Amino acid sequence: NCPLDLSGSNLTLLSSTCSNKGDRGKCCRYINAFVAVSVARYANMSSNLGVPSGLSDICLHSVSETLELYGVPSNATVFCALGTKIPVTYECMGRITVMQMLESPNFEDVTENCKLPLSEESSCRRCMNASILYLHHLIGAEDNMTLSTCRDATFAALASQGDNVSTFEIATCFFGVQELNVHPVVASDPSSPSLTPEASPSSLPDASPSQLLVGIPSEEHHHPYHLTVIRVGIAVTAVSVFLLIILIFLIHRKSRELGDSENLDKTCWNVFPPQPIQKGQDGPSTFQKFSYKETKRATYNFSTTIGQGGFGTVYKAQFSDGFVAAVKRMNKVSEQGEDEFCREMELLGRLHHRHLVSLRGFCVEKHERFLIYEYMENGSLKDHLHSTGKTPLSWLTRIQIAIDVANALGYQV
Ligand SMILES: Nc1ncnc2c1ncn2[C@@H]1O[C@H](COP(=O)(O)OP(=O)(O)OP(=O)(O)O)[C@@H](O)[C@H]1O
Repeated sequence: NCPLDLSGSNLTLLSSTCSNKGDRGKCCRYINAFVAVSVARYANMSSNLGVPSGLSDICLHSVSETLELYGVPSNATVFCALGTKIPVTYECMGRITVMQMLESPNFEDVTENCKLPLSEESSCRRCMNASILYLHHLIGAEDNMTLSTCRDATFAALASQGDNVSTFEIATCFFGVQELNVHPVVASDPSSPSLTPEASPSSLPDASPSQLLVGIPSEEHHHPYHLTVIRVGIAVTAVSVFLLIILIFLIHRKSRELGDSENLDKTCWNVFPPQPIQKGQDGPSTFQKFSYKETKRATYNFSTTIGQGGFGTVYKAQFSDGFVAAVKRMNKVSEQGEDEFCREMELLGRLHHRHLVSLRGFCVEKHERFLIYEYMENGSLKDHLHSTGKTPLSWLTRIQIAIDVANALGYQV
């Protein structure tokens, strides 16, 4: 197992930083800092400036696997050259132990100038200046790679002398990155979560040693990124199911309405074919189906009441083609009423006589039924016979009306 310990490192921040392609330099600084912190922890226990060469590949694999688990894109570790530019062992000019670094010339200047706290910009700058000077004396005109490895070795040697909190603080200054640790741990507090290298593994019985060391989250401790993905997934599914239910409901309702209308059409057309019937009587007698929309518009939203009969209210209607009609809105019909409606159409639709009001069509909307008649401008006979405001009909006219009514009654299709 790799002994490097990434626990407590703010890998969520690393993940979001590395997901931003414009922040690649910062992403690499963070990866470098986290690896350096884990090397410093290991140095604290082993006094070595990195893992033994036999473990180097295993550790690089473990570290990149852990980073990936936390959502760090795999190409970030490749881009930052984890393993070459960011090694897990800091051999600085032949020095492989903490002691060798501490005993190197002028290191005491680094120790002296890098005393905590380093959170202030001025104190961090003082520490960095001392470190640069020290490295300058130590490696002279060596290449950047050596400079970088020795800088990391200086950090590991320095940080290995303190506890977990100071390690993060020194790393913040050395690598110029903020908020490296997730849960600041007070090393002296025995009740705090056991994430420090000094903590006994037995205090975390549920976590496997490899999970602790390379920071792999245990099953109980889900990463916030994954939790967010799960929550978003649940929300999207819930909304989709909800919309689907509404859609099914609307489709069902519409098809029921269409079914109602179609059934009626079928029933009624069985007894009354949808062809205009010409009987040689005066006036056009085209029978048709009117839409609810045009009927509603023609009656000004059913505001033109002209009478009330036993089967419903009658409205005057003016259709867009100029046709003036009397629209009878049937009282809410039962199934039996449906037959009634069809029979009325069958009967009146077939009768075409100059002394009979002709039925010109019908309209069906959900459970509403309308019969549309030719409009009789002079009102009902009843009004002419009984209304006090009208001029009384002459006896000749009355006899003629009686004859006409008798003719109409005697008329057969
Ligand atoms: N084609 C029409 N043209 C003009 N007014 C009409 C027309 N049909 C009906 N009306 C008016 O609407 C009123 C109600 O007519 P409706 O046919 O519903 O009932 P009714 O003939 O009086 O009685 P019943 O319901 O028993 O048939 C009539 O009295 C009349 O004033």
